[in-house]
Amino acid sequence: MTDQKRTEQIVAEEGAQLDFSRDMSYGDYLHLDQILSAQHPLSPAHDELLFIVQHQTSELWMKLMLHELRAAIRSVAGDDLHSAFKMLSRVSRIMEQLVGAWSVLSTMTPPEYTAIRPYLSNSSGFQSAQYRCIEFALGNKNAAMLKPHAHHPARLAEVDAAWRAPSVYDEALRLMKRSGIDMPADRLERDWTLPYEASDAVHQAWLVVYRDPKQHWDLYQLGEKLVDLEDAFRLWRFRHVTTVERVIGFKRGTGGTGGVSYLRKMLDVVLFPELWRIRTEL
Ligand code: HEM
Ligand SMILES: N[C@@H](CC(=O)c1ccccc1NC=O)C(=O)O
Repeated sequence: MTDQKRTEQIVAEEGAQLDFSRDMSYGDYLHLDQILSAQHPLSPAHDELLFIVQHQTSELWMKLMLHELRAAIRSVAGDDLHSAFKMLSRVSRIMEQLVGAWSVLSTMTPPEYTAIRPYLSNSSGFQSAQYRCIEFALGNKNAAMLKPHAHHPARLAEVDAAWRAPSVYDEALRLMKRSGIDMPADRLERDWTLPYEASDAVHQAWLVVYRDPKQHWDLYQLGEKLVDLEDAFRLWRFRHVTTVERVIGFKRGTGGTGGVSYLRKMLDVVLFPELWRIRTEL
């Protein structure tokens, strides 16, 4: 029997459904017609499909990340830490997935990217609304980042809402207070649109948790989930700037920034400063 006949026989014996004229199939459920017809290269370059798929898949993962992160923030606010832990773990795994994805893109060399770049015009990842919502949900607030969305009311509304809402770290500090740990009033209510600033009082609060983990097990776990997440995010930023240097060197970015110089500055962003600073004293 040929290999082909053998596999035909297996499919027949297994009873797999083969007629989908009346039933929902795989592609129907996943709306693959829409997803797989949304790649529209503008250049004749072979590598543009890689560039598009890399970004589209990243945006899909970011969509899931935001879904999980928003639910995690609600869970922390509602004292449901067990749900929050599951979701924050998933967010970190997604971030790790995005870190791993850089290795696919780094197969693209400078001449290959140069063939695509003029077609990108002034578009840039800097204008990713979902990425900005993620940064805001993690506390890296910056009003200027709303501007690229001003021309698109629905997108602006989404980024604006993320900008105005307390971050996961803000909610963690409020939870600490509810759990009986001293927390200054200016951390419990403040203008959430402002970037987070480290404070000695918060440093002391986390020290209380980390010096006696058994007494504060949930908060200790929460702290470590947040460190996991920032750790993974730092790796993503690092792989981004390294890939960018590898592909365009020190050219200015299409988004108007200095390029690598801008991305290197972003490496210095610390999302949850006290969680890192306490380590020296433990
Ligand atoms: C060859 C590949 C890439 C190059 C050369 C590149 C280059 C750059 C540059 C130069 C910037 C700074 C803003 C600007 O002036 O344009 C930037 C920002 C950004 N890029 Fe990329 N990038 C690449 C791939 C990606 C991928 C795969 C993603 C995933 C979605 C991504 C997401 C972003 C985001 C979110 C920003 C804003 C970062 C921030 O504001 O902190 N980039 N990129
Ligand atoms: N900023 C990049 C262009 C770029 O990478 C890009 C362009 C359009 C859509 C997504 C992009 N990715 C990340 O910035 C550049 O300066 O070459």
